[in-house]
Amino acid sequence: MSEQGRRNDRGRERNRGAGRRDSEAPRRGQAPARKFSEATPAQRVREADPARLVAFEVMRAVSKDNAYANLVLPAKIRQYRLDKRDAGLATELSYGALRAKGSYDAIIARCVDRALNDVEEAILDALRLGTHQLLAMRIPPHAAVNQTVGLARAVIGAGPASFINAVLRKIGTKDLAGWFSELGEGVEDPVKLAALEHAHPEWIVRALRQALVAHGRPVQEITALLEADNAAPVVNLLALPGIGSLEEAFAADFTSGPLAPDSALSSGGDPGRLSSIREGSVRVQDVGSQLVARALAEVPLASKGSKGGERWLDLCAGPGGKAALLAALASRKGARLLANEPLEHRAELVRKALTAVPSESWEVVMGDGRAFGEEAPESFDRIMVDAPCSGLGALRRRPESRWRRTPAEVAELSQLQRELLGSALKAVKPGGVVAYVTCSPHPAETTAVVDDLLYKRDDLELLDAGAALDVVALQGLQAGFEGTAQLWPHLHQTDAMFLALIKKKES
Ligand SMILES: C[S@@+](CC[C@H](N)C(=O)[O-])C[C@H]1O[C@@H](n2cnc3c(N)ncnc32)[C@H](O)[C@@H]1O
Repeated sequence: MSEQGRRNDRGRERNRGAGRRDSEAPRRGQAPARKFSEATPAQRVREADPARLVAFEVMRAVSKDNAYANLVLPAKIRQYRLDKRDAGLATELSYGALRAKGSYDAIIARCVDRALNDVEEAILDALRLGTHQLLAMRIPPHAAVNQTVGLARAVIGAGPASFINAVLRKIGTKDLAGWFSELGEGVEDPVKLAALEHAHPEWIVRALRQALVAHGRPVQEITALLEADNAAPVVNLLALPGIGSLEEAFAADFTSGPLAPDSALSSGGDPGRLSSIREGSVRVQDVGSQLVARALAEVPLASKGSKGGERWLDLCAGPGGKAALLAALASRKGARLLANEPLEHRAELVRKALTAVPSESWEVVMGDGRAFGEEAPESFDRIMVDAPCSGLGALRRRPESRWRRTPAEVAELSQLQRELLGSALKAVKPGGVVAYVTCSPHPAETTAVVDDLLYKRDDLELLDAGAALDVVALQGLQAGFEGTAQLWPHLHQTDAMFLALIKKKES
């Protein structure tokens, strides 16, 4: 056995006990027997660095309560009154460790003497936090280890803290590249290697590769795409056309958005401090979302608008991002938007999103979009189907989501997507247009849904979605391929929005 191997074994001996579940401890996924937060919040703050404490609590909420980091983090930052610097550190720590969970777990697994399933989840979360500091941040190794151990002592206990100390010291013996080369030894499959090095589940890497090819992109772009998923997204703003102004945003640190009209962007800063955001006349919205909504609003129609102007429908409207833009555009064109959302709390969000738009231009209803076609056949000139989807195009914004999603969900969603699109195509007037949109580039949710439908029907025509996007964008996007369009984080710095524009032929 090599000296390194002997050293590791001695380390394993030392590690035995502290992090191990005893027979009464729950399995992973069950409520932990140890109440790791027995100390009062004030005690915990005294003993642990506040930014790391916030990051740890965010990670615990994600692992234990299935929470969303982007919702928990701002609340925790407020609760612990973190200043700007600590808030930034807490964000980097929690988002970074959550995003890279799969890769960090593979590294941690090499440094503990048992299956990761047998390590208490709170201990694992602390190890992931420490690993991120050691391998991906410019924090001196002794500080990364000491701060994590201090945190663990304050919130989990002395025994686990010494276990964490020993494991982190082993992890710190190599840098990230060193770990990847050890873990990747003998692995030939490029998908497995990309999954490890860019911290994505393998099935998602496969799906993204297929998606690139399905949209005429070279498969080699996968590296840039995976890297873009791991980068912090810029904040995009939209001034509702004819309603909002970006003056205030420009006076802060926002700059004019290069791709979409009435848009602004910033890589830092808190948009919540702008009064125009609080009033709702300016909204935080990904530029890809803005562009697909505008493309539907501007595409020429052959349908005859009703007497009171065109009727527009947003079939899946919650929480109301696209509905707000569509309603503002409808208001300028003398059209009217019906926004549908089946879930009460999300329908309420849609109403809130629409408050800045004159109320005669919109109405919110609650219903199952699948029933719309039967209930209101041939009634609408333009319909947005922004279907529930896996969200694989918005991984930048939700650090934990890639590890939660499953291929089975995609199959389930694609059935719902087909039904919603089918219903919309019944509800659209002859000559009218349906926009089918997902914030996922997964072929099972995008091209397969559209192709299957077009194959079966001869009363439908696929319009050129790439050209429609170029009409509304401020510069050529080159997003179209064989009729549909796909935006990409690595090319357009937007979420990976898919757009198909389907016209119902006039009989
Ligand atoms: C991708 S989100 C829409 C995002 C929205 N268009 C926006 O820009 O803010 C999909 C929405 O569809 C809703 N939904 C789920 N099942 C539905 C159904 N059967 N009919 C209509 N909407 C549904 C979800 O509740 C969710 O709010």
